[in-house]
Amino acid sequence: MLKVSGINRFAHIPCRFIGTSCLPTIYALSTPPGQRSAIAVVRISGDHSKYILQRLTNSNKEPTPRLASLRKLYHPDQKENLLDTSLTLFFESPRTFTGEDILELHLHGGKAVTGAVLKAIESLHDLKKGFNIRYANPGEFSLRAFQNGKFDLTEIEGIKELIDAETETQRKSALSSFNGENKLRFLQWRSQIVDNIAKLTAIIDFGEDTEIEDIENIIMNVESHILELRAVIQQFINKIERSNILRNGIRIVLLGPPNAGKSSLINTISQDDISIVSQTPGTTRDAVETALNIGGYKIIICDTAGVRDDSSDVIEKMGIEKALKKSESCNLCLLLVDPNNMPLIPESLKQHLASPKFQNSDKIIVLNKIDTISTPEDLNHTMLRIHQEIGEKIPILPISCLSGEGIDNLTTDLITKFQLLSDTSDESNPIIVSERVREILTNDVIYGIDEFLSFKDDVVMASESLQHAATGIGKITGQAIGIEEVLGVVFSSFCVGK
Ligand SMILES: Nc1nc2c(ncn2[C@@H]2O[C@H](COP(=O)(O)OP(=O)(O)OP(=O)(O)O)[C@@H](O)[C@H]2O)c(=O)[nH]1
Repeated sequence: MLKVSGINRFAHIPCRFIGTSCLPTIYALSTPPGQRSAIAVVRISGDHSKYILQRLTNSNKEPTPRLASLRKLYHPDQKENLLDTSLTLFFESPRTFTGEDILELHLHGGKAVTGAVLKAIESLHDLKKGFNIRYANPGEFSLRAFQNGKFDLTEIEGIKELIDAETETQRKSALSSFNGENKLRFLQWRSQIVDNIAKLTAIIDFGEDTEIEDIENIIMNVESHILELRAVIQQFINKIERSNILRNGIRIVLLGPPNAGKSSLINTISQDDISIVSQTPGTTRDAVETALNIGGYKIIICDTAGVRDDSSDVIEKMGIEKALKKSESCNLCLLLVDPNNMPLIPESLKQHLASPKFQNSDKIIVLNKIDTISTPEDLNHTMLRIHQEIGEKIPILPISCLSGEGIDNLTTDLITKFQLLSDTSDESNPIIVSERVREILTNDVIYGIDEFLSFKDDVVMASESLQHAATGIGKITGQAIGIEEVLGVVFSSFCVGK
């Protein structure tokens, strides 16, 4: 028979639901500061939001929640001092972003208007009268939302990713965190681990009354569940690592002899004059990085010094060395070839292509200036010569930066490559999570599971290792886990008292 002292031992009270009503009312300019703009939004959250509205509008009228209203705003102590005419929106707690009363003031943009309104709100701070009002700290609105149980940490981090998203793929992946897809996933994993801890706890507490064979079966069963879960979590971590490329940008290096058209290619792809194009060979002498958006992917493209064998210029030589080095650590190298050169590829570049350091890089040969090739036969012949010179079959894409021929094909091929590199070619969205989450998954969750697998003959240690993994997931979402919860699961899902 299970002996526990009082059912409320199992009550699970998430520690974050402590409420924020005792905290100061906070306010902040939620649109970029110091800029001229059509509108600027000041957001206020806390118990005194309604008071602030009433004081600024010089009226005791109760605001209708969620109804936009055009109001004149005055300085609270200088009734004639009109500050602005503003759209005001009041949201009543708890159905708000922070869970507190929220007031939004949609002001006319510009330093003077926002400055005057912020000063007026500041003047309402009066501790003696019980009005604790202050400017918000960075992220404090989201912190309040978390403290009031509106979002878990993964959703909060999703909001940050969403705001930081620069491209379409980053936006989509941030949305999957923000929408709670990751939260659901983590909660499922955690509950699976807790279920299995519960089974082990039952053996620890009631093993003496249980047949050895039954105990062995339970342990085997737990082990097989945890092994399956480990594979799923590892797959998720692998996907995060591939998706990380979306946040940091896919690194492309352009390599090739001087005058092959590297700078022209950047300008053609970006449809902008980013790089200097000139007939003078050796115009680009250093590695120059530019961020681009190609097909919704963030790309960091690096224009490099043209590689030639006979350079005697020290600076140029340094530039060439840097170019070759850069190409070793990129995600994709585009090797530009000018069909009018003889040989097509300089000796030093051929050696670089064959070097072991460069073997793992993804490469495409871009045969530029095909407008200078007269017939399809000559084009085929040039492509054959390239493969003969380098001795391996790297894919070749013929283009002309001048006429635009082949650029669409190149772009399509690049996007397919980006999908593969970032693992976004399947139906599921990429996964962008914070570094914090990635670290906890590896250092706590996978670590705890591996410890469990190594201790499986020692039920107590095995159970503690799983507890470590579950606590790790609790850290990710911001939820605490206690032994009460484990006992709660034992109590509710096991008929231990037989
Ligand atoms: N006919 C033709 N000329 C091109 C094409 N692309 C580039 N050029 C010309 O080739 C010359 C060199 O182009 P760049 O883009 O500066 O070449 P680069 O590889 O960046 O040169 P470096 O900076 O010297 O390494 C310029 O005069 C371009 O106008 C093309 O597709 N066809």
